[in-house]
Amino acid sequence: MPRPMVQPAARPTAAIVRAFSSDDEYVPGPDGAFAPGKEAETRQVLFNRIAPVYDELNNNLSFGQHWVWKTMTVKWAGPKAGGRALDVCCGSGDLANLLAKAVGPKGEVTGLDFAAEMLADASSREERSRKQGELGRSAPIRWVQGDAMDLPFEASSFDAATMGYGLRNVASIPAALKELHRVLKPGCTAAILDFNNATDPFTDAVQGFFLERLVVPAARRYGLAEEYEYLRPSIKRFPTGPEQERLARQAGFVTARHYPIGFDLMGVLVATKGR
Ligand SMILES: C/C(=C\Cc1cc(O)c2ccccc2c1O)CCC[C@H](C)CCC[C@H](C)CCCC(C)C
Ligand SMILES: C[S@@+](CC[C@H](N)C(=O)[O-])C[C@H]1O[C@@H](n2cnc3c(N)ncnc32)[C@H](O)[C@@H]1O
Repeated sequence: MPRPMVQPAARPTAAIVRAFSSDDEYVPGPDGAFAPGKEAETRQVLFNRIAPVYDELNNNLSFGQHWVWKTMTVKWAGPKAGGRALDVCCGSGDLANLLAKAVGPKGEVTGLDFAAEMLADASSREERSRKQGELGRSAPIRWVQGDAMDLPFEASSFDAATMGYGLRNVASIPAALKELHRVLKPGCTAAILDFNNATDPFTDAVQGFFLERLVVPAARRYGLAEEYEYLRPSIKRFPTGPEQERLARQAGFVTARHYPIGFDLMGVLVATKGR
């Protein structure tokens, strides 16, 4: 039974809003095709390729710890019961599902991503979880294809926002931070989880060891070594915690704090929009 179509975003944008479910056709919105730039297209291909094994590798390679990091991120975003929450670069939907439980049945959650395969996976996972009663009394989630640098939502639309392992992957970090700031309601918070570009040599060495000796060899068994080899250089060119705080303030956030977590291997940037 196809799910209700998501209404096209009220704000005209190059990105289209598409309804996603495992059994619906992808129906383009009125704005024309979603056409990411060349670099973004390369990343889109990367994430469409890893989508089938993404969750399994995350669970196995982080020894389940990524759920701890994601739970902390959702708490820091400050979702309220009955509120409207957004998960940008939602991928297979982990953070969106945690937000759906946090805002409850009277709330609303939107998961946005530009990779169709990830969104289809997120939608079918949500349906399975609901059938198995794993989502309990949680908000409905709408899955939207769009660009984190050009969000198809009106300004001041959301009470809380998360972004998990997305900021490091977008083509323009300032553009994504500005969009997050724009769509948040005044006084509301975005919590942005990613790897930590650690300045401490020991932490950097541990992170490099895990990525090069554990993660890439494991990914190689799925023919995805190249996709996971991307991780280490992407982390090394990612802004450090203090640099992220500065970028968030430049994007308009009035407060921005970066909290290293997970033995300093990860970090969460918590940024709040002024009233
Ligand atoms: C959920 C995690 C990573 C998501 C992720 C982000 C990306 O940008 C990718 C790009 C390309 C391919 C894959 C990804 C991707 O999966 C974090 C957990 C999964 C990591 C793959 C494993 C990281 C291991 C830690 C460095 C060490 C963990 C030590 C443990 C806590 C003792
Ligand atoms: C590593 S995954 C993170 C998924 C999920 N948030 C999680 O925590 O597991 C990064 C996601 O960001 C998406 N992405 C990268 N650049 C994007 C952009 N400009 N707009 C929307 N999604 C983007 C990718 O398609 C991918 O699904």
